[in-house]
Amino acid sequence: MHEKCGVVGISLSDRGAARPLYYSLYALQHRGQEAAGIVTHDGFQQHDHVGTGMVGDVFDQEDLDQLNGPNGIGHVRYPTQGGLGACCAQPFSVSFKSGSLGLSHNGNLVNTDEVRQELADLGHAFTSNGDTEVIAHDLARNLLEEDLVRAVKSTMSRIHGSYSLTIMHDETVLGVRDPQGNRPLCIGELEDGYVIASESAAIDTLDGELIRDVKPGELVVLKPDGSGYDTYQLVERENTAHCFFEHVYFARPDSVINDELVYEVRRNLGEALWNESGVETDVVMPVPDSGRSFASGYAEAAAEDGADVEFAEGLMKNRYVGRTFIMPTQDERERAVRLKLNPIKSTIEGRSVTLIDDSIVRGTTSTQLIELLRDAGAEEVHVRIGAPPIVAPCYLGIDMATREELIASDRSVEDIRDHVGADSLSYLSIGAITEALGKDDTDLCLGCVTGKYPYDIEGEERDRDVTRPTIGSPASADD
Ligand SMILES: O=P(O)(O)OC[C@H]1O[C@H](OP(=O)(O)OP(=O)(O)O)[C@H](O)[C@@H]1O
Ligand SMILES: NC(=O)CC[C@H](N)C(=O)O
Repeated sequence: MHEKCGVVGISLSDRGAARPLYYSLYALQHRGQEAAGIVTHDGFQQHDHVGTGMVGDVFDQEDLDQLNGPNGIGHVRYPTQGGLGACCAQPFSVSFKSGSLGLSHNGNLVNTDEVRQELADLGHAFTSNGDTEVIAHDLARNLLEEDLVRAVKSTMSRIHGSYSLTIMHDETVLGVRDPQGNRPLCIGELEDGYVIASESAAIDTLDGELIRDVKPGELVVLKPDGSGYDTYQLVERENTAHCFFEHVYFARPDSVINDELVYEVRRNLGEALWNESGVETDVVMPVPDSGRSFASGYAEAAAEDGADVEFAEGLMKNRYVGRTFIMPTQDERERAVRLKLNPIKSTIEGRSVTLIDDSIVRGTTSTQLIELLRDAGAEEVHVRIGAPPIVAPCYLGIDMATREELIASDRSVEDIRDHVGADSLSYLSIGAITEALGKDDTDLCLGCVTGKYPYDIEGEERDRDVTRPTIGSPASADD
């Protein structure tokens, strides 16, 4: 499981925000399973409850009962900076002279150390080495001298990297998306209020209506009485850097991002995969869960072309096993794949199989599954992948940390085929991705498949003219 984080913020007219926040965190659970938390404000004071584990483990009835107030924010976390455990569970809270602040972050800053050092020199004390704490302290400092909108703008002019944030300042809930819109964030309307969330599936869960995506560089301020919201375009950039992997893997298929249903995007990618490298076998089967929409698009396109292929489920997933990706050792990761997926022999035995998945990262899943399918009697196993080879790390919030871990960083496709033991292996082209997303490559972050990034990252090449802010003294919001 590759994870990141999920954020949410809610303002309601006349009921507590805790339960709707709890439900929406459940809807975003796939984005982070390491920790969860909620912060609310009742008009007088802030209440918070954060802990490690899945949403269902972190909150009980009593916890939700004490989270009073119609305004609040929530978070599900997979750590990228600042360590594991309760220390760094979010929303991250700070109280300061002019009020209280809670902050939920999805993304990853690439200039954390510079900003932290400067704040430390100014007297701020930090409890972790994470990026979220740095954003919270910077904002709290700006709020001592500036109004809310200018304070957010000042912080945005100093931090560099990816961030979709929900923020609770006293009783006001805000949403902010980084100027290049790397991570998703959207606004929705409820019967009695408004919600800001990483994915629209969270809005659906609350019976709300998606209004639109928060624009890159935009600040959304919800009215604390749930009656509406104001928006401020704080930073404008010519190009965006949406993470293509959100559409390919992370987001739920039932979420809408950039006005497109993720399920349909994945089916289109499956169709493109058939057009680019289709192979006629007895059966086409997905690697569940994320391979499913690709496989259905692929099989439908194959059928339209008159290919005689059957679409079938050949691997059953044990829904109680997750997170193969963060098992500490390779041995444990391999065991977990076997625990997670079990073959249905009758659809496999004596047949040629095309196995469809969204991605190969370390290669653990494909290697294990091909062996499993051969043990179950598959005569041939062809692998088709709905993304290009992942050749470089993600610095913007995904747990694909080093080149050494990535099977494609120093191997050709033929070497990978040999390594995973497939009869044939093809990946989707970058062109098919940009086409399916309806974007130029200058509007996407393709860093993990090109090795060139739309952010200024130390030691890496850039794919555009972008520089990190020079940190020296707190910037002014006037510029
Ligand atoms: O090459 P690897 O390092 O093994 O990683 C790639 C695998 O990880 C993901 O699956 P995940 O375990 O998240 O299951 P899901 O598709 O059900 O989310 C992805 O869909 C691949 O199957
Ligand atoms: N996965 C994420 O989006 C992580 C958010 C933040 N960088 C943290 O480590 O907590």
